Amino acid sequence: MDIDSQHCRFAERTRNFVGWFRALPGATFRSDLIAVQDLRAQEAGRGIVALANIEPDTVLFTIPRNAIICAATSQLRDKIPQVFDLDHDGATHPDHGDDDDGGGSSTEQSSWTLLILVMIYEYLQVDSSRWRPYLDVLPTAFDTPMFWSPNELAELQASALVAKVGKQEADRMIQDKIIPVIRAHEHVFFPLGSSSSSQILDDNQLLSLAHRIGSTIMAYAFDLESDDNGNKQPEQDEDDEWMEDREGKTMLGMVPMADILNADAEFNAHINHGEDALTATALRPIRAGEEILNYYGPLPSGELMRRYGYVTPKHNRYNVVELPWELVETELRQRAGGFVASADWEKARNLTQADDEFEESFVLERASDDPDSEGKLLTSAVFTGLPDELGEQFKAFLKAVKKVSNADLAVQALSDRDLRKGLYLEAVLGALQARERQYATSLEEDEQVGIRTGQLTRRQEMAVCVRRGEKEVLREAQSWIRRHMDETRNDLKRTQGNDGPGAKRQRV
Ligand SMILES: C[S@@+](CC[C@H](N)C(=O)[O-])C[C@H]1O[C@@H](n2cnc3c(N)ncnc32)[C@H](O)[C@@H]1O
Repeated sequence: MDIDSQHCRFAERTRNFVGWFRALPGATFRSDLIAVQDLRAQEAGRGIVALANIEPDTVLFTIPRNAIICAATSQLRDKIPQVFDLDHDGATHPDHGDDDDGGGSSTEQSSWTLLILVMIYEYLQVDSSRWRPYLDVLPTAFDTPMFWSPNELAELQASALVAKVGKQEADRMIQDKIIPVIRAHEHVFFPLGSSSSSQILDDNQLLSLAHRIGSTIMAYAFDLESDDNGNKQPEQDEDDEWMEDREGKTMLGMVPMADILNADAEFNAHINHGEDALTATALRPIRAGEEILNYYGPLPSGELMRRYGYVTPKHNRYNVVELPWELVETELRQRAGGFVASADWEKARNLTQADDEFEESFVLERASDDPDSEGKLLTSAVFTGLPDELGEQFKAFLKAVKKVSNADLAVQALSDRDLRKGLYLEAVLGALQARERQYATSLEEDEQVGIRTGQLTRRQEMAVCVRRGEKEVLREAQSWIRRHMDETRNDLKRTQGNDGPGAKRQRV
């Protein structure tokens, strides 16, 4: 298809979708104030843009709850009720969602897998699905790392994101929970008479369809808890798998029109979850021509890219980097090596790792205020310190070293707070430098690469943005430590000026 006909088709699908939406009983859409527009030139797909100045609190559109695609509204539930019987009261209704199967057995469904089944079912009904015009505007291709080639993933270098892509977990979930249900009910999913019946998909086709639908749900679905705060805001510190909060406590649904809104870390609209309908309202005055933006939460660039397949400069403030404990331990060992035998070091390590609180790695991040009630960010994000848990684990490790070897350094560091702090800061500083060296390019090289030079693909640009963001946090943490060390030294000098030199402190 040439570019012009692609463009026409895109516009036609948008028109059909908006027309279909506006005709839904109970739906409203302020077409005098807003329009769905083609934002592909900004690599943002469709979005909603203000046509006129909008007053705060204006209701921009309303989505009746029965227009949402979820387990409660799709006919699939009536056709295979046994699959939807989750043994919890109301577990499959978005209004009373409490769907906590905790991962469950390999075939047990959750709200996440049920929505995948529902969406596959609706997709395969083609023209008989009442959501057809909406399904037609959902994406068929994604820029989330799940779909990247090994070479593209390699651009992320040493980012912890690489281990979180979760392709294999997603494959397993689809093979365990999705394909068997479809195979057992082929007459339902591929009904006679529909155009899909002539073509019963094989397992590979179903796998790729389920990936596509799963990724759509990841980037588009809303959490439908009826507490007026249910806008999809996955918990940040949940497990890192693809399925994370999908196994959680709330009901998911696809909300036509609400999910045409793009989002940023500063935003101007909010989706309110009412009893019978969801409404999009303006949080502040919006000028004609401005895009209406929702909020996905304080996500670092890496997470934004993993879940939604895009990055924005405003999300950089939430960037994080993971510091593996192993690097801190290695640095400590270099400083204490002479004092502790290898076997004792191993014993101390085993002792520390046996602790329930033991962490393999620590997340470094800046302190940042939340957006205000108008969706604006008023202060800068600043690196203000290392995670407390890292300091606690450092102390626990020294205690373990003392216990197994009674090494001088550990004994002294545990009894002298200044010495311990100096040792800690030095070890973490060394570990941060070592962490930076794990990336194939330096921060300065990444800055030279530049974003939007036209030489990189979009995925490469996003990868550079993510790895560069992590290196920036590493640098800020190092600067913070150096400043902290200087301050400690100055404090010591002042104390020594008053009290004379302190033998213990000179060692730091
Ligand atoms: C809920 S949908 C929003 C509608 C979407 N643009 C569309 O065309 O269907 C979320 C997806 O929109 C895109 N998106 C959202 N906010 C964006 C932004 N600020 N910049 C670029 N893309 C964005 C991402 O691809 C994301 O996965």
